[in-house]
Amino acid sequence: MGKNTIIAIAGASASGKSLFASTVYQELVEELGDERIAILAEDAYYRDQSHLSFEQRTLTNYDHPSAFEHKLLVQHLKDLRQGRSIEMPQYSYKEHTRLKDTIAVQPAKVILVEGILLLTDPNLRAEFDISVFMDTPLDICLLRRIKRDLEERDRSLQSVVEQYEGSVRPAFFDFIAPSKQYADLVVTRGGMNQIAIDIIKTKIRQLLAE
Ligand SMILES: Nc1ncnc2c1ncn2[C@@H]1O[C@H](COP(=O)(O)OP(=O)(O)O)[C@@H](O)[C@H]1O
Ligand SMILES: Nc1ccn([C@@H]2O[C@H](COP(=O)(O)O)[C@@H](O)[C@H]2O)c(=O)n1
Repeated sequence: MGKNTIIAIAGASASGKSLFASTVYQELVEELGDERIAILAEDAYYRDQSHLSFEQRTLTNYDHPSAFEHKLLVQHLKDLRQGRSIEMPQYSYKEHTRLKDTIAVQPAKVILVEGILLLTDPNLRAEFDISVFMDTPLDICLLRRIKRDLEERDRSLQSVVEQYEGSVRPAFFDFIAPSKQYADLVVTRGGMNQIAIDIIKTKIRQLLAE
């Protein structure tokens, strides 16, 4: 395989990273019908906590860099770059730990990876060829997070509010917002910004044609 490209998509929780990355991925796979694009999530690299009780797991700060096994993500990105397939962990937000099964990801010419703290870690940044920051206003992120966490992550309104005040909002100002300086592209409005999606797709088409 020739040179491959890793594209990072970072930004606040519920800023639209996952929707943006999956839309770029799906639309290109539909159009090109090939397997030269792969997609990874930083959240899959939350540390395994199966040795802890559920109660203990609810006390973890999931917005602090220590919650992630970034070393494994760096290794997996290097593996994919060098043409080796990886076993990506799978994560349960309901159980607050990894699932037993992993997902095999084959090496690809273009690799998309999305996550809140991707641009905060110099070892990860060294792996990225293109970095995107989703710059969605924090009040919009909060509204989207409340809806999503209640509908999809088995949370109560009270737990979302407490977690938001205790760790999500502080981590945005301590870690995520300062990492915007490392982005090549800043995307406003969230995961449905079709102009930004089209710009990244055009770049990827260009890379695949090389
Ligand atoms: N531009 C948008 N307009 C409306 N809803 C959006 C938009 N972008 C994202 N969403 C919704 O907001 C929620 C959070 O988006 P998601 O992509 O999961 O965020 P992230 O991966 O950054 O946490 C999802 O339910 C998603 O469908
Ligand atoms: N067990 C967990 C693990 C993570 N979170 C929250 O998820 C957010 C990151 O995922 P996004 O899709 O929102 O980017 C992060 O802000 C954590 O607070 C959680 O609540 N529980």
